[in-house]
Amino acid sequence: MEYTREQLIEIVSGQMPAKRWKHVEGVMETAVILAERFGGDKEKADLAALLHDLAKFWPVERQEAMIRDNGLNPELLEHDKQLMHAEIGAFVAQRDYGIEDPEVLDAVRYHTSGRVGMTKLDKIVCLADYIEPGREFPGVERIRDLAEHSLEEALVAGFDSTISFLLEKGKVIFPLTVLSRNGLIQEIKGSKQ
Ligand SMILES: Nc1ncnc2c1ncn2[C@@H]1O[C@H](COP(=O)(O)OP(=O)(O)O)[C@@H](O)[C@H]1O
Repeated sequence: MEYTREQLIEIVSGQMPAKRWKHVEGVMETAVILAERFGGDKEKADLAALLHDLAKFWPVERQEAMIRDNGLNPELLEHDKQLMHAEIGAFVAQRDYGIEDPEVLDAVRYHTSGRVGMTKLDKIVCLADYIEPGREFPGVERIRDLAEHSLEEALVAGFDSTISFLLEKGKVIFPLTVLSRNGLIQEIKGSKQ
């Protein structure tokens, strides 16, 4: 089943409170700006941003069942519950909404954790999620400033803020985020040599 963008907006916005939908709109807008700025695909950025939080407000039990019943990454069951919605979003977008583009699906799948070897689209969606206009957290202005000239530097600052927050709270850090951050730092070093 193929859906139009308007239909997808209706489907996705219907699965979350109005405040979170406003966040999604902010991520869509920001992802398109970043795609323009850094030579990414604007249409894919818009679509991945539209879909990225589709499962965010599903009850945790539903998310856990979705992971178990469909053979999705079982590691997610052992980590912060907030990580599951990204993988589920990609799965549902493909199975139920007919999204086949692997780049879009991966950008949804890795928007919270990041991954090693992030694509430009992965970076755009992940960064847009950190800096959309509705976001307010300590350090967001610095990330916005860095995003004026470097996707990678801004994203490292974003991951650093998440990692610092988790350290401060004594929480477990999903290891892929540390690997993503390290990978981006290597990438930045490589580009400066
Ligand atoms: N790498 C990670 N390891 C562990 N928990 C994480 C990680 N990334 C995000 N989280 C948890 O998920 C929460 C929300 O992350 P995020 O997807 O950015 O959600 P939101 O869009 O609601 O801010 C964080 O506050 C944190 O508790």
